[in-house]
Amino acid sequence: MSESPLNHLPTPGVDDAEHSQSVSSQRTPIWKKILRDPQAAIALAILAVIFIFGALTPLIAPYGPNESNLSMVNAPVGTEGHLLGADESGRDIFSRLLHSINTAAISALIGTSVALVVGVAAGLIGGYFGRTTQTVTEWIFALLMTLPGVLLLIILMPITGGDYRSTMFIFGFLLAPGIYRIVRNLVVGVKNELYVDAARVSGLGNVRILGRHVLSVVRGPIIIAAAFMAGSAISVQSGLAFLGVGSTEIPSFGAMIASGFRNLYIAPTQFLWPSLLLGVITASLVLLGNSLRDTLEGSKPKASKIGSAPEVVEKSTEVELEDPEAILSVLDLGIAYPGVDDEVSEVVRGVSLSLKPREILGLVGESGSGKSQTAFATLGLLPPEAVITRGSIRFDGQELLGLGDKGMRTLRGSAIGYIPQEPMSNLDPSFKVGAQLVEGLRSSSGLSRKEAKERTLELLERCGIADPERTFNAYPHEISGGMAQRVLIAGAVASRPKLLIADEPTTALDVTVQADILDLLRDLQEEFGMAILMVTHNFGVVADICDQVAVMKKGEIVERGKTERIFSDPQDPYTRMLLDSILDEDSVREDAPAQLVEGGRS
Ligand SMILES: Nc1ncnc2c1ncn2[C@@H]1O[C@H](COP(=O)(O)OP(=O)(O)OP(=O)(O)O)[C@@H](O)[C@H]1O
Repeated sequence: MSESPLNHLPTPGVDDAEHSQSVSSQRTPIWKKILRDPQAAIALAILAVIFIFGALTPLIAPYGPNESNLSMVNAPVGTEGHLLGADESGRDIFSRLLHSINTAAISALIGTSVALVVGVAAGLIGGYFGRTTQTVTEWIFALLMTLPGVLLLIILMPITGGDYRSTMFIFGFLLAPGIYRIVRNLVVGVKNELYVDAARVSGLGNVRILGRHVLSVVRGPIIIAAAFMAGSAISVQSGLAFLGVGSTEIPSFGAMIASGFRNLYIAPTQFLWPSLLLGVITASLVLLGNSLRDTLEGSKPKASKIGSAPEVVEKSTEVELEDPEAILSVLDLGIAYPGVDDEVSEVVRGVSLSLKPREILGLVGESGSGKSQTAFATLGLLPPEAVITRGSIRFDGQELLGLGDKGMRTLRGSAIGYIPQEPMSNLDPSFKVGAQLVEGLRSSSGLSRKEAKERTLELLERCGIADPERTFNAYPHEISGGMAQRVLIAGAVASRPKLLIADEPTTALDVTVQADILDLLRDLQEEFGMAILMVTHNFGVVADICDQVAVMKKGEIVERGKTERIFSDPQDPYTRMLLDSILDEDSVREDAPAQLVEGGRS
């Protein structure tokens, strides 16, 4: 039966709109996500308390940072008027600590801001614009990276005049290459995405595209890096002050630690307070950075692919019994992905299927209904972030969930064959077609090279390739899409699998070729006695080739049955809606579409 492109199912816009609405309404603001992490919340609370004390310095510090009282030299903790004592010059330690907090805050602010402004701007420009711009920015930042960080800051002291703010300004440039690299790599990754192309085509200028589409991608990594850079700026400023580099007038943790160090045996607490505060601030920033990384980049739940024992989160109450005759039994399968809140949401919910030997089951449903996920779970090819939440997949009496990667590899390509949707992208352009088939056949069958070549040529001929020798010696770009699909079918059936999983095998092909490919699959199925799980969104394919149909909607099977029954007497409203949407070629509408009528009237 030939197939009409009109048979393709619609993807109801209403559902999409509802879906995107529900997704956006679920989206939690970043700050809420961060605060939900106890580590981030504690680190932020500690930093907030410390820096609020710093901001209140003019109100709560009893003395100026350099105000000294020689009668109070090395005064111990608790001395009247000097809560934490006084240092070797008789300066109040509590007041100096408060002023030092502000020095640290300003250092972090200047160093981080300069690094962010320079690094982000250069990263966006270097990543987004052409090769020349990229080469120039790359060269400049490579040069910056070769500069000897802290040493350079010391050498430049005569220029900065010992002012820590100027030093931190320069330090910001030294931190910038780290940010530049992050941003540039992210920009290179997104600039060729289709949505960026679409924005370009829709007339958006480069600045708008960079601001709207690209900057949003780099926001998370920048926030994370900022936390670490703030810690580093504070440490470097303190380190320089400890070494005595810079103005001695500026109160800072480093200068206080140096002074406390000198009096370590006389008054050990002088060393303790600034060290403790500096340690708490930098540790909090590091912990905050780590939490931000988890929150913004997603500490995804561990993948539970076939191969690792899946964690059964929930067990359906309606678990069906396995059909003893079935070659494939999927029972109560659940597959989930981490969502925007890192809470997993199921995209396949309690799917049960069963497929007897020599039977063709069409798994049908609109885009996003979970057909491919169900098929990939059976092949053990779910992406790493997928979580199998429940269920079982039994093939030929063997449980596949928990089988392990090695176990699945021995089944894939031998007992279970797979035909992908995009034939061209499944052939490696660097190798000849024949070499790719021979390699697959030899690894699954252990045939010698010569035997594998003979068998491959036979299979190519069997799969309708007119000149097998020529195709065998061709590179993928030298053959058509239809031929490429025949090549992949030859590869998939080479080991005479018991089960063939075909994921939309005709969707990418020309309409004239689609029917031939389906005929070929039907012939091969009969000849080799395979069962076929046919993933499709096309009822034309179902009618053409399938014995049984399972209809999927939003991750669930809503109806199952023999193909004739599903077509003649669909029970579920969704199945009826899908079938109604197939345009009956005998009753092609003759009236003008509504828009045209309205357009004509206006
Ligand atoms: N890596 C992933 N991360 C998050 N969600 C995913 C991922 N892969 C698939 N999904 C979601 O799983 C759902 C089912 O996808 P699946 O590919 O199985 O749909 P489908 O019915 O095969 O549709 P199509 O015919 O368009 O491929 C979709 O909502 C999809 O967004």
